[in-house]
Amino acid sequence: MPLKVLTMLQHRLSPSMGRTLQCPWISISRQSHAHSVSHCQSSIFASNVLRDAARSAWPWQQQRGCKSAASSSDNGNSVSADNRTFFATTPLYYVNAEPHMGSAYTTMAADAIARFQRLLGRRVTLVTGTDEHGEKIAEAAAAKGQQPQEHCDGVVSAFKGLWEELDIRYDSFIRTTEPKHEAVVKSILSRVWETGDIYKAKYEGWYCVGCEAYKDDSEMEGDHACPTHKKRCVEREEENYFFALSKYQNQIQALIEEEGFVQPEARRNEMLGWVRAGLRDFSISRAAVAWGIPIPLDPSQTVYVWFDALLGYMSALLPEGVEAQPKELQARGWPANVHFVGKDILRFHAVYWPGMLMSAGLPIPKKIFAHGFLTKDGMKMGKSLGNVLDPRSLLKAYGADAVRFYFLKEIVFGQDGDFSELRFRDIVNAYLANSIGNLLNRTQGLLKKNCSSMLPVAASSIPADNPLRVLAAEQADRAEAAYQDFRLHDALEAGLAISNRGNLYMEEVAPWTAFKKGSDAEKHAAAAALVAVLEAVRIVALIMSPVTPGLSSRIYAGLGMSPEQFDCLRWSDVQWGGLPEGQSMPKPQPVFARIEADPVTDVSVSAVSMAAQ
Ligand SMILES: Nc1ncnc2c1ncn2[C@@H]1O[C@H](COP(=O)(O)OP(=O)(O)OP(=O)(O)O)[C@@H](O)[C@H]1O
Repeated sequence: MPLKVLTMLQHRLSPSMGRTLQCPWISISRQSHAHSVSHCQSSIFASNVLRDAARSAWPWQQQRGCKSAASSSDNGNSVSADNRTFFATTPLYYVNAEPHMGSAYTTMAADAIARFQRLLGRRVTLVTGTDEHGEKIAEAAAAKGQQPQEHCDGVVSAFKGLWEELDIRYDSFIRTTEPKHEAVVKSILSRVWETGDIYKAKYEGWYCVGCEAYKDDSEMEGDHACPTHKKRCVEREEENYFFALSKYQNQIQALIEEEGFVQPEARRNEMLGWVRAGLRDFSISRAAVAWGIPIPLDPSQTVYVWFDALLGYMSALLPEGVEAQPKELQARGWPANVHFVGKDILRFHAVYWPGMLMSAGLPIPKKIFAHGFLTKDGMKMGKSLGNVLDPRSLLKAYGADAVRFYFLKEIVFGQDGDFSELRFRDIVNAYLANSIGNLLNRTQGLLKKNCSSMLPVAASSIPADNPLRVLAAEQADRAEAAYQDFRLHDALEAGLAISNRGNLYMEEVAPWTAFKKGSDAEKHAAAAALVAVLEAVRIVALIMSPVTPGLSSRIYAGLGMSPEQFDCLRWSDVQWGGLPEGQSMPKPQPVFARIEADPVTDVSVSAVSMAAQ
């Protein structure tokens, strides 16, 4: 989608352009909030600088009258689900163990996409949370000698702490042990019951506690082992309540045949194959599991964790005491624009979940996006297998921006990827420290030395055919389309293409030579080149901000912008022309420190390759 031309970003051409500035052709000192110009022969230039300084805020901020970020605080949760809203979810993670890099992966991706949608001006609701019932959790608690609730509370605080360290900006965190969730589960169960879609029957089969699901022969490896959890399934026979999923065969098949409901395409085909083979009813209660929500009409059984957990997306939206009625839900953004899940739980979301909603007479989510696995030695990293990468050690050593950037750039969202710390360090150094950080730092160094850290011209005055300006416009369009399609790596590559070109541009223009021995006109051109580079870096920072919010805000601060102004940005600010004439930069500070220290993980188990599936 082409970028809209925003008048708020259109600065008038600086009258100082085309004039000859003499040496010291700009000598500007900053006193508190006022700028003064001395030794500059142009009084027109001086008056422009003073006028810009008097405005004291960035032009687009003033026109917007923006006071705070468009985030959860102004979410309101009371708008209808239309194009102005965006409701996305991560899975509700099992609390059988503390979160690992795999749990963080989905959450980082969902957060980046939610941040992009906020930049578009949509009212975003990002839901995350924890799935706390079931046999698997009860077993994990017992292994620690704890009561299930005590165990859950401990693991939930680890999840919340990790999300904070990772800079995740969620709008609602739902725990399936919350009373409001239990009320929603009971109410939806009653609706489904009234539809006549629940019946009691005997079930015999192989059960994987790790997946909390019965497995067909085709879904197990030799000796009835679960391919994901590498553990033998247990043979079970129970009398359970069943949900009549097969009744919705045609509707569910038609839904998955619809282009775009399940993404990526390979996953959609997988689901289609599964559904076309014929849907079977599934059991929605457990007789032998005490740690769960009791079935209202038969408290001797508890609700199956998946029937329970999926409804968490609904209870996350509803305040305590508000009924799960279609009107109430829709008023709060229901249904979800997208559920982000790993491919391990796609079937529950793409098949079971729509069936449950159809039965309850509620709208179906618009999209299910299933990403691939972070693997270790080719196997899915998971809590049950314990072959996990601890995000905390990475965060401690490298910070949130580096971690977010690496995983979202290096692994195509939708495919599998192995982690290698060596590659992690190379990638982060090459792009964040060098391509972006160094470019900003050395440009600001030249600006400080030669222009007293003040922009001699507005970015908008850089000619339309300037190569950086041309590329920035192209890449901003590319990034927007990529974010819309959840191609996060592509959006980041668009930003990096600009910073890489910025480095090349600096070498081509070599402004340091003109500053040293050029004519006034050449010096002027050199100064304008610095402005072009700084403007390009500003655009890179905005493009990358959904993924690297900390780094981007440091870049904006380095360009003289406050955190509040950064929070107020909109995607339309990628338009060239944001940096005004006379903008004063603080003392140049490195925005990203090169990684030099020793590796912090066991690199010997990591491979560099990324296996697409
Ligand atoms: N290795 C992984 N790669 C990518 N995402 C993962 C990975 N492991 C977990 N996730 C994310 O967590 C979701 C599953 O949550 P869950 O709490 O079951 O985690 P888990 O570690 O896979 O647990 P377990 O190993 O016990 O099955 C996945 O659908 C995905 O969103």
